Amino acid sequence: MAWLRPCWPRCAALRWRPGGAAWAPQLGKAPGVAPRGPWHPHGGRGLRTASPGLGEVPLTSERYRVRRLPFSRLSPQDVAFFQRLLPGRALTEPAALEPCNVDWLRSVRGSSTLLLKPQTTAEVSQVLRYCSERNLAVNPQGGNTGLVGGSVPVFDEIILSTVLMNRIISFDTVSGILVCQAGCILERLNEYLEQQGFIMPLDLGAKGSCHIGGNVATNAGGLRLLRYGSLRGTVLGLEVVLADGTVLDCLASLRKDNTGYDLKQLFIGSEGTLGVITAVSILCPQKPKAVNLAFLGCQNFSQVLETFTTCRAMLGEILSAYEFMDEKCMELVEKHLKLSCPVRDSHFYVLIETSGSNSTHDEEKLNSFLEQAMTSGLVTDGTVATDDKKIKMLWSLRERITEALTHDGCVYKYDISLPVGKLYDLVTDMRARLGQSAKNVVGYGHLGDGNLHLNITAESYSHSLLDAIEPFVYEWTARYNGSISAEHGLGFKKKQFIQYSKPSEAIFLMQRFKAMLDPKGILNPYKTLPSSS
Ligand SMILES: O=C(O)CC[C@@H](O)C(=O)O
Ligand SMILES: [Zn+2]
Repeated sequence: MAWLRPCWPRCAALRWRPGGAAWAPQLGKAPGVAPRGPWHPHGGRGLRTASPGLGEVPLTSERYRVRRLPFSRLSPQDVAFFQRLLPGRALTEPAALEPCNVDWLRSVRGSSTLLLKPQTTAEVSQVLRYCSERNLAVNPQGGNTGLVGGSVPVFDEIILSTVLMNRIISFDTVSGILVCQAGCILERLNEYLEQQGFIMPLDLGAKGSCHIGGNVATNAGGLRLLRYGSLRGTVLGLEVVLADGTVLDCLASLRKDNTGYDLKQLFIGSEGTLGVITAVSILCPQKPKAVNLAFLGCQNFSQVLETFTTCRAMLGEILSAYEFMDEKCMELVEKHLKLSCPVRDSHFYVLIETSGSNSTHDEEKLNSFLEQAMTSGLVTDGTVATDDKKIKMLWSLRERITEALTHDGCVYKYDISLPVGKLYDLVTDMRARLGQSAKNVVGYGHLGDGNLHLNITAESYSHSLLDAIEPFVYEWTARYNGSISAEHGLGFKKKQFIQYSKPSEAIFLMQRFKAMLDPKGILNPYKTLPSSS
């Protein structure tokens, strides 16, 4: 603890009790989600291997009444081909397939009967060439931590997992450029880089399970975007296998390259619908020598905003995260995960992280900001941490909200970009609109990025509740020129709402790109782009 005003509770007062959340299967119907098992110990979404009660998640095709597109059905000859190509890595056992057919939220379920685990780009290419010739649909899958149903099959698509493509290809300590295969787990990459004095430019709750290829395919945002920008800036190159098996080697490791169209941008955020990312070249920042965390309480949202503008002005280049959560989020984290908050009686909480190279300088800056925030009454209570363990504890209050929500009942999730001043009005309006028909309406998110996570819980799924939320939430967002998916993508669940954020000309052009790159539509069908009928 570096900075401590006498009136502030010490961070040491924070009592850490491991979540120990027991598995509690409860069926949530579309599009809400059922509570599920424990997260990664550091707040990441953990990959479950043998989840109990998987059969209880209804098939997506039945729940959403989807029509299967006319792809070929997998034949014994097809399976034999893949088993020859990938000996011991073309799996048909239900136990191997079950966790890959269901999403982390246990809200969508496919019925794939084949799981492929290639190790090389050449193998991915052979798989796709064969699938293209046979007209077999393919569902590329990374860590399966997505929140919009994009990472699991809808019907019987072959699951093409990057789990064994986890090799670091190179790291240049001068440029800070990392080149690795798509299946490397984000947290493992970060650990590897930390040993060399660097970090990954992105960090998210699912870090313990998510794959870098999946992060790029979904253009994941996360907690460090405010400081290091989006993957559209930090990814320098990609190797992608196209639907027909062509290997597109755009794995450049150059900061500057203005030779023609920047094709990698097409694949960033395309959610596996245009090609399968097999390797990534990414620019990694220096590991900060000093990290501080302030966890503060504000009484209203205007103070949350003013605290942001004040800290941005006073902390400048060392500000690395500005997250907010409302008191309802805190209640749920305390109730369901037994975490305890060191800051009391506030309507809003903000988490401010600084990352810099000189601890004395950074602490001085943070202290004068905190003094200003306290004396001007912007902030009423707070605590500061500088050591790793306490920083992790404070981060878990924010990072584990998603997990806490899954224990609260059926969850309706919305991931919205808005002009920052309007961010919380949507939560207030939604709360007033839903009244007693919702159990909890909570708002939290990456305030510094203008990104709200609006989550609504109810005891059980109800059509009338859904009708009260949608399309209201999308119309509200469109009215303020926001985006209906800030960072989670469209996947299966949000694809029909793309028109609230994109004009018809843009959607038409996207459909033309899709038709050009994947004429048979075999790559991650039923996702991202709206179905025509
Ligand atoms: O569950 C959510 O709504 C948000 C998940 C994630 O993007 C986060 O920022 O914690
Ligand atoms: Zn988020």
